[in-house]
Amino acid sequence: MADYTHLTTPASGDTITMSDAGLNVPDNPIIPFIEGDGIGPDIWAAASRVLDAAVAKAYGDDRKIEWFEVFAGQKAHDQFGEWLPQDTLDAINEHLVSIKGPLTTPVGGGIRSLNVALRQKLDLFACVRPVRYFDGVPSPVTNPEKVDMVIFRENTEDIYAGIEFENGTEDAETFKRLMKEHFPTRFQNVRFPDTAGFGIKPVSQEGTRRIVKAALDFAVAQGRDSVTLVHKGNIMKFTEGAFRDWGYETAGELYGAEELDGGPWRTFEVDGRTITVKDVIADAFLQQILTRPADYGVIATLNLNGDYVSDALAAEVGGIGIAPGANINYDTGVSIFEATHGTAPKYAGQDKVNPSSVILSGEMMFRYMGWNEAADAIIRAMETTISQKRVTYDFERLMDGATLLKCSEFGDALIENM
Ligand SMILES: NC(=O)C1=CN([C@@H]2O[C@H](COP(=O)(O)OP(=O)(O)OC[C@H]3O[C@@H](n4cnc5c(N)ncnc54)[C@H](OP(=O)(O)O)[C@@H]3O)[C@@H](O)[C@H]2O)C=CC1
Ligand SMILES: O=C(O)CCC(=O)C(=O)O
Ligand SMILES: [Mg+2]
Repeated sequence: MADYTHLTTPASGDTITMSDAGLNVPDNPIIPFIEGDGIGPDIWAAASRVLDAAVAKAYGDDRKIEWFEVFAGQKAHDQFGEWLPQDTLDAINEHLVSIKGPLTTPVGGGIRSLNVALRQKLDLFACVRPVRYFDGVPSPVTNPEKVDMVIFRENTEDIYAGIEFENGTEDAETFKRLMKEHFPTRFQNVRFPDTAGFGIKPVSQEGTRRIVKAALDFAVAQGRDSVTLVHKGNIMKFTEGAFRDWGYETAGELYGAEELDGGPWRTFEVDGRTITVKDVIADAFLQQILTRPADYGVIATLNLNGDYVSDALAAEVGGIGIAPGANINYDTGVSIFEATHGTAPKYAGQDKVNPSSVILSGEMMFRYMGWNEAADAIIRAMETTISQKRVTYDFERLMDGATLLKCSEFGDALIENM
């Protein structure tokens, strides 16, 4: 058991463990949670009640979550003088399954993203974001029901690795000097070297393989018929282009995928089904998800593309108020479930925003734990409540005849409809 400086493990409850066969989940698992900044406390208050109610609905007294609060962001800083205490990392590592609210990242100076730091420090290489439509949700597109995708976003590499040199610093000067000396031709391509900042984008074969494997495994297990590699490899040939090439190779090596009509697309058979592995350049993808979303199912992409694509796809099915996600290392089992959206600071403390993203992240968490009955209870409640047009402001402002609910009231409505 981890030796915490500030935290005390709940007195009751058992630890989830990992074996070769997967997760071993006790009936009363200890699950660490981070409440989050901004709207975090509003949505967590509603979501935790809904998650507990779903477990009670599905299993009565036989199962119960022992919530274990761990700290990051403002709350951690206020209490312990640290933004991301080691205790928090240790607790998540030890208990394997966790859930969090959003954490603030200042733009420009100050701390780098705590969200990204959590993913990198725990090596949670897969950011998994399903995007599906709930009947009745207002959408800016004509056929939102055609959007049914699951994004597998690489979570540890790309420009999110944080290798940047700020213009005017000694580091930037050293970097420029080295570049000029060793790569003079490429240095000439820097348009305004005196005032440029620089960023480095590492993309590796191992990093690509593991995210593409996760996407392929998911497509196979969930009966999907395609995996699309989304990249900007025509411009960034040795990072995004390599991602594409290694992605195809991975499909060949792991599933025997063979080139279709001379490639680069490939196909393979599983249980009498054909799965197509294809690729699309990111800008074309962003228009095709509007014009023909049904062409896409499972998406494997790099970190920055995945960030943009997540919010764009979420908008098609009602916005980031209803966009769940997970950060997972499939080898260690360590996972943090979290909404796609951020802290929405202008709404903090107003009991106003939509808690669905974190509730549906909890639904994903239950499926990851094998608690499918509790997950199903959440989906049923969500479908019923939305069909009753009892919704938070984000949907109400676009829906005719809807009843406006507060964040907490929407949680109550879900519980009532379970
Ligand atoms: N994983 C994480 O913890 C993430 C953290 N962040 C951080 O969050 C902070 C704020 O980022 P920002 O760019 O404003 O993005 P946000 O996602 O926080 O908010 C942008 C807009 O999205 C809508 N929105 C967000 N959450 C909800 C919700 N639960 N229900 C309904 N609508 C919602 C609101 O739209 P409207 O104004 O139309 O009502 C809001 O103004 C930054 O510090 C950023 O770094 C950002 C993304 C992820
Ligand atoms: O960490 C952040 O502040 C932003 C992260 C983000 O936008 C995302 O993961 O989608
Ligand atoms: Mg984002």
